[in-house]
Amino acid sequence: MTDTKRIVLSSDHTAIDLRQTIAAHISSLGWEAVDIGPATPESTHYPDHGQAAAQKVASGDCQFGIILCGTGQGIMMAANKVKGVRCGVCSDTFSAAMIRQHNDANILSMGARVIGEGLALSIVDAFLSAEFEGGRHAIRVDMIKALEA
Ligand SMILES: O=C(CO)[C@H](O)[C@H](O)COP(=O)(O)O
Repeated sequence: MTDTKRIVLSSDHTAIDLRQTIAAHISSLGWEAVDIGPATPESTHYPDHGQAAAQKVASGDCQFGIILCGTGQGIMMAANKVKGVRCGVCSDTFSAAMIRQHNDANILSMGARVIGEGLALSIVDAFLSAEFEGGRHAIRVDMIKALEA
């Protein structure tokens, strides 16, 4: 058995290189990167990849997910349809920290046609470094969970 925490990564065709760069980055930080592809850049459909990553998180197989499409928006919408997933799109480090601190987000979405590699890695760092603050925010996250019931 290993105590290594796992992060699932998925994308559509717009973000193959960035996804692989992020996978290498999080591995260097000590996380196990569970990269579920796709491996090649043929045109594909982001709902499939959002759902696949979301199910890995919702099942508890992975603690967090990082998903990408052109804008990050479509794949986020698909992931958020899976019960137990709270996913936000981020193009800045402040929002990336806040979706952990206030929203207890478990999936980070980004747009490969929106931000560059350096900013994307900084956003990943901000997301993974932040912790859920609980308190009044837990009341609100519980209200989101109640919407799923
Ligand atoms: O950003 C996206 C969804 O939100 C997709 O990556 C984008 O729509 C794909 O476009 P295309 O098929 O023209 O490459």
